[in-house]
Amino acid sequence: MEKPKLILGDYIWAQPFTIGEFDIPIGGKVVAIESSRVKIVDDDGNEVYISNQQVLKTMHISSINGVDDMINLGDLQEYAILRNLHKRYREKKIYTYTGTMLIAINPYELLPIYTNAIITQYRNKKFEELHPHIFAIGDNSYNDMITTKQSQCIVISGESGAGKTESTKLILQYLASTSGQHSWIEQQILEANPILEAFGNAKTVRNDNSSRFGKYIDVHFNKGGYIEGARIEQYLLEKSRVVSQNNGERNYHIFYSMLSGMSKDEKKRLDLQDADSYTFFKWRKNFDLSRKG
Ligand SMILES: Nc1ncnc2c1ncn2[C@@H]1O[C@H](COP(=O)(O)OP(=O)(O)OP(=O)(O)O)[C@@H](O)[C@H]1O
Repeated sequence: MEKPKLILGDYIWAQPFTIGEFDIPIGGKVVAIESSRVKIVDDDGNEVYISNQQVLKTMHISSINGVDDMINLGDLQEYAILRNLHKRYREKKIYTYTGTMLIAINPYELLPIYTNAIITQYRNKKFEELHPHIFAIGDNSYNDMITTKQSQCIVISGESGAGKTESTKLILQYLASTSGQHSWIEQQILEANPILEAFGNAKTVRNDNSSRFGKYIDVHFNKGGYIEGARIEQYLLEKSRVVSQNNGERNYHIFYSMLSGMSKDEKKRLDLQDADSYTFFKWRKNFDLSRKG
């Protein structure tokens, strides 16, 4: 490929300095040009020298500015996709579309984007009308169900700690709020979560509240579009955790909650001993009864 003629201020893609399995081309802005190399400011704000041989091509305007929907990226390579997600994440834009798919990046902080006002904002909107959001996925499914009278399915996937459980709760929150009639059923669906999590979630090295089971949630709506009920199916619970955990991990939350939350009398009635007598909690350093994580 012919090397581009660069001028100051251009954005370029350049070969990474090492060629390992996870090394990808880097993007940056040209701030100095010399005969055999150029200086760029990379996405982390570092100034680095790139040899002329490393320069791959100038960056497409869509990558420079970033896009809400990655279908619109001019450079449709893995590195452009990752840079777009990274750039948006830095701007606290954790959601990005790829067509009708939503990519969510775990912010590990509470962002002010899940309020009732924002739920209302996303109601009955097309994807392209507002910035990407998990509520748009809930809204789209709900509206498709109402208009086509067909069941809809939302698949949430990702590695441990990616944010699947939180995303599920947010979609349920949206559906509960959007289906109108605020009855006890919606409330019950939302409130079932802490109980399920007590029995099926535990601290792992990757996630303080890791779901150790798969979950299929069926939400039933009546003809008027109101929630009438729900069914939660669980599968593949990691049973071995009850008797042994890897270092730095814990047993299911329920054991800690019971031992720390029950009164002496209640524990006596259930024949429960003090925490120290249980070998199933053998890593004492993980056994902080007052904390969930
Ligand atoms: N949208 C979000 N906003 C703020 N924090 C989040 C968000 N999503 C996830 N988190 C944080 O990340 C943690 C891990 O997320 P979550 O439990 O949803 O991951 P997961 O994909 O379900 O993991 P696992 O497969 O281990 O169950 C949450 O406890 C929460 O602190």
